[in-house]
Amino acid sequence: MTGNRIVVMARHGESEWSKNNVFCGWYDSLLSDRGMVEAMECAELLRQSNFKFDRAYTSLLTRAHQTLKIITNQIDQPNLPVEESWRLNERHYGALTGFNKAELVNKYGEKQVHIWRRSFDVLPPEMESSHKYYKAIWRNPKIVSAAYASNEKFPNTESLKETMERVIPYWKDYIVPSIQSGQRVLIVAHGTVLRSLIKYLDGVSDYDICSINIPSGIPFVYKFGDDMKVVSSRKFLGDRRRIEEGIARAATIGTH
Ligand SMILES: O=C(O)[C@@H](CO)OP(=O)(O)O
Repeated sequence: MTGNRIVVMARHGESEWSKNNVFCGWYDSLLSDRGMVEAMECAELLRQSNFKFDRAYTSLLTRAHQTLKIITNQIDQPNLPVEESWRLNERHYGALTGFNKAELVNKYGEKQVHIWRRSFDVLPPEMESSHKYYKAIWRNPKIVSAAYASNEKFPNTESLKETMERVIPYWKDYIVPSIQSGQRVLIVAHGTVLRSLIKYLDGVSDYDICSINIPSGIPFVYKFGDDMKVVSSRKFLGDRRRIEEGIARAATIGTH
């Protein structure tokens, strides 16, 4: 039988820093009040469609955990096994972390800020150790222990390209075996992580990926055949108007 392997993905709800229009990346911002509501709405869509899971995958960042917790409570699976990895963290936004997006548009122009946000391979400047948020990131115990446990050098900036280079091996080595063993998988992650998976799974070009934006808190579904070929791609759940508004919101830079 083919087409019976279902994976649900969702971006976390709005964070405090997204609400304030600030580049967030690896900074561990919490969900805003609106983000909590978005996570509830995400959970409700899954509950209405009777989704149940065997395993969830997420990042080390609290905004993703908060979203996942709200979902698992709402679908009556509070003890769902959860795997977390730094490889599912949001892209590291380098020296842009903590800066207001509208202010950077005023300083560098909309085109440059769009390139930093959505291009495939243009890196933001690196975050130096003197950066205001360097210590805050490196004081996150989860990031510190993941760095100790890994032999790799952790990034100080990433574009979508570098993010894909850590996300896709994790997909292949950890998530695919779980799907192939028959587990129903939920992934709660971040905009650039989900764009990485979409680019890889749907074969999106380096150019076309620049215009793909992921709404917060709206689940979407992939179906795979037994050979892990995509049978049905990126089907968002819920109301069409809300989905379109969410995508437009993820694309736009706020004005404040
Ligand atoms: O700041 C960030 O980490 C991301 C997601 O909130 O922002 P953007 O949508 O601009 O990539």
